[in-house]
Amino acid sequence: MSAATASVDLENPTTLLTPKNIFYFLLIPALVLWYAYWKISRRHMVELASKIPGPEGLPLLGSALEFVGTSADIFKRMYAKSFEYGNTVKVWIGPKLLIFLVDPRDVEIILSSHVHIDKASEYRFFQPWLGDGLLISTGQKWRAHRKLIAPTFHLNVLKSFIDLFNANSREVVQKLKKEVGKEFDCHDYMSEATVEILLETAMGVSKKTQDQSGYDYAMAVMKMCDILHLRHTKVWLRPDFIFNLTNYAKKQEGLIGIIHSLTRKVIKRKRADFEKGIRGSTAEVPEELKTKNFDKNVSSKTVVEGLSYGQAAGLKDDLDVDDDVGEKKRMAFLDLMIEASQNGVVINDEEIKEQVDTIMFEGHDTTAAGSSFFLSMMGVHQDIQDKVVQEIDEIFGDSDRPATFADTLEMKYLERCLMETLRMYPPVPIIARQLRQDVKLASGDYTLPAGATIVIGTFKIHRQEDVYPNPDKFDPDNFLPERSANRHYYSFIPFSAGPRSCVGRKYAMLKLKILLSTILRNYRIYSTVEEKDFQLQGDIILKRADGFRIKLEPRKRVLKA
Ligand code: HEM
Repeated sequence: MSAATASVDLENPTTLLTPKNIFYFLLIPALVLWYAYWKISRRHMVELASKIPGPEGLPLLGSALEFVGTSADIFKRMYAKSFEYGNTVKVWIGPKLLIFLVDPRDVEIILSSHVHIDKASEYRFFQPWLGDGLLISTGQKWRAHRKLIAPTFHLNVLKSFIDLFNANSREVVQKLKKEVGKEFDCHDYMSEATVEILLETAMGVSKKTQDQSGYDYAMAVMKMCDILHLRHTKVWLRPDFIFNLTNYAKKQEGLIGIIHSLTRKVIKRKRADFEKGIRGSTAEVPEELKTKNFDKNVSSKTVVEGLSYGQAAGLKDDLDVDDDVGEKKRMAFLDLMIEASQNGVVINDEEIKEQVDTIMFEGHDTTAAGSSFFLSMMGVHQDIQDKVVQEIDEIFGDSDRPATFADTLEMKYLERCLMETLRMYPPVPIIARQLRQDVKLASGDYTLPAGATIVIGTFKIHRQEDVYPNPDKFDPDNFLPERSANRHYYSFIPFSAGPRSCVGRKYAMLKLKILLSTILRNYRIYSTVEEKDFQLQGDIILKRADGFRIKLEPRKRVLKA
């Protein structure tokens, strides 16, 4: 445009009213109005937040820069910072308000509530993978599906998995043979084993039909978690329109392809079995591993030394229904999903896929981390390993027989070690909820404002000095009945608690006891890394950034394949 034309345009006001100019004339007041509305709508939240201690951060950015670096760095920094303020800390990340809670009385208010059940918005990054499965869904859909799924992890169903837990644990022992004498990362083995066990138990399909896909699946899940973690910590990767332009989005698509191809295959196979009238798992167990040949004394006991499957016996949830009453026939997870979908009312095909993806993820990565930390702890604390081994030897003597349900109730010291592992290294180090209404805290004169994201810091709760004297010391005696008797129930929550507690809690505890005792019946574990040198990485799942490095030596003999 020439200078002459421009001056003519300015002299003629009607030429200013081009559609483009009108758009900008309207946009500016609209933005101003929107900003004013946004400020006013947040006034209540900002006001209540200002009364809660915590860093003020930079204008606009808040404390976003604290989340720069590797995940091991961020985890270390955040944990160190958590000591600078009290038990309730607010942090602004840009316009987002996070409030960290560690006082068990406050945690109880949130977790025991049937109202504060909405997951934080960060869980939406799971959506392309887990859809609207149990972990992230909310409201009526979550309630209906939870009611359907929780009974499929009832103790009566779990007892029917024991033979498969034994058979798979022995396979792990065989696979580990090739690592004897070398330092190696046990996490890959634990991860592959947990995927295979889930396929054969909750999904009821034989892994023999699954070729390489169990291992590929486990590796794809791990890489997916890395991408999701990046989106949690790198603010600029949060908006979908930016993320979708990056290479991570392409990588994510490929990984989800691998993951969904396994879940689709599993559902297809199960549906085919269902149509042929086949119910229950199709995985076979050799006769010598069938516990009915050994378990003469089938116990219905559920509480051992004040503990009930990973939590204080006093902390009841929907998994504890009818535990010790009768032997009502219940169905395993995928059998029940397929049956319930027959009329399409309770659950449809897409929803089954979302639930299968959810159970496969939640059931596998958490348990793989828990078992890998346990083995690391045994390697580091040789004296404690001696005691676990002594208990196991007292139970099994020289016999090769499989572990029965009754045996798992005798593994009291092993259970304490497992609980202590979950205390110091909770596989899910934080839980986050979105508040829809204000909540008054019990620990102090603070009110959590609606709109805030509440972060329950399990890792930090488990290391409170006033609850666990010497909290950084691995001490299984923390779970002696006399020590835990007076402890607040919500001061130990590796499986969360309340209506949205982990549905796989009992499954995980039973499986871990059989898997870990089988490994310890066969191998002595060593660690060349001291506990103080573990580099913790607090991703979605807590891991060791330095790898779960251990060394094995055969104990008396390695079991025959
Ligand atoms: C050591 C092993 C495990 C640990 C430490 C663990 C921990 C947890 C935690 C802390 C939550 C709450 C997460 C949140 O609110 O963000 C959770 C939820 C869940 N877990 Fe686990 N879990 C374990 C094993 C399992 C297993 C074996 C399964 C299934 C076979 C499972 C299935 C689920 C499901 C479906 C949910 C969502 C429940 C709901 O929101 O209603 N978990 N788990």
